[in-house]
Amino acid sequence: MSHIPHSTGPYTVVGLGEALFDCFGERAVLGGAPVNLAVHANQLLRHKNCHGVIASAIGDDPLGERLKKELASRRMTTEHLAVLADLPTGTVQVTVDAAGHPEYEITENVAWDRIEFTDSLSELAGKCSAVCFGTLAQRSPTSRKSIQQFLDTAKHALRVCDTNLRQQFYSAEVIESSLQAANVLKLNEEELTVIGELLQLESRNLSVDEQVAGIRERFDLSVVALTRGEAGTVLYSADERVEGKVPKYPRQPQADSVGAGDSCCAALIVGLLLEKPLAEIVALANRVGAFVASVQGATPELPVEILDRV
Ligand SMILES: Nc1ncnc2c1ncn2[C@@H]1O[C@H](COP(=O)(O)OP(=O)(O)O)[C@@H](O)[C@H]1O
Ligand SMILES: O=C(O)C(=O)C[C@H](O)[C@H](O)COP(=O)(O)O
Repeated sequence: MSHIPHSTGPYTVVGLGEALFDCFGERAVLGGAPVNLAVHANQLLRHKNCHGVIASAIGDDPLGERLKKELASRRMTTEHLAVLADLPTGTVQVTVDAAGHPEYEITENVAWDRIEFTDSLSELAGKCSAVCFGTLAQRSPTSRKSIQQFLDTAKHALRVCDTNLRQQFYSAEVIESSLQAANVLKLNEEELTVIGELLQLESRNLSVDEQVAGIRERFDLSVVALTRGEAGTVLYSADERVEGKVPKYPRQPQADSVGAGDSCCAALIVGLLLEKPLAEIVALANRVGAFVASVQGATPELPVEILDRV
C-alpha cells in the first residue's frame, strides 16, 4: 500500500490527545479515545515487542493518580502524561441508551486541553511507529498546536486520524488540517455525512463507497476504515474494498459500545504495522470491536482467543 511506512519493530503506538474518565453516573472508568487506543494496541502487540503509549495531560488530583495507576497496572508507561497543577483530570458524562449506544457530555477546561509539545513529546514523535489522534483534543489552541507539531515530526510514521466528532468540538478547519496530516482515516457513517457537508464535498446521488473514495483521493489517504456498528467495518484502499463477517459475542448485562471504535482502530493500526492483508485486518478489527461492544467499558482485557490471532 502506498505511503504505509515499512517497519520491522519494535513498535511504539501513540494515542495522542484526551486522557480522561468516562463517568456512568457515579462510576468512573478509564477512557478517552487515545487512551483506549493505546491500551488495546498494547494488548494486541504484547508478544511483538510493542508499547502502546498515551501522550496527554492530567491534573494533580485523585483521578489523575488513578489514571496513572491504571496504566501502570497494564504495564504501560506514564512518562508522557504531563501532570498540571492548575487544571483537573478530564471527565466525560456518558449516558447509554437501551441498545448500549453512548452519548457524551465532555467537561471543558481540563488538563488535556493544555498538552504542550515538550522535548520529550518531540522525541516520542521522532521515534514512534504509529500515532492516532482525533478532533476532540484539538478544541483548544494549545493542544491543537502540539498535536500538529507532533504530526509534523512523525512524518515517517503511520498517522491515523480517528475522527471522533463530539458535541460542538470540531470545525471544517480542524477536520481539513487533520485529514491533511493523516495517511489513514477512521470514521463512522454519521461522521462521513458531517465531513462531506463541512468540507462541501460532492455527495448528491453518490453511494457511501463513492463518498469514501472522494475523501480518500482528496487527502491522498492509503486506507480509510468505515465503522458501522453491528454491520461491521469496511476497509478501503486505492485498489480494494474489504469487509468481513462480524462475529457474535454474547452481550453481557450493562454492556455498552463505548470504546468499540477505538479498539477496532487499534486492530487496524496493528494489522497495518504487521503488513497483514486487508482481509485479515478487517477480520481482526471486527472481532475486537464486537468483543468490546459486548462488555461494559472501553478497555476490557481482550480474550486470548482474540490475542492469539495477531
Ligand atoms: N453491536 C456490535 N456488534 C458487533 N460488532 C460491533 C458492534 N458494535 C461495534 N462493533 C464493531 O466495532 C466497530 C466499531 O464500532 P462503532 O460503534 O461503529 O465505532 P465508532 O462509531 O466509535 O467508530 C464496528 O465497525 C464493528 O466492527
Ligand atoms: O475521547 C472521547 O472522544 C470520548 O468521548 C471518550 C470515550 O472514551 C471515547 O470516545 C470512546 O470512543 P469510541 O471508541 O468511539 O466509542
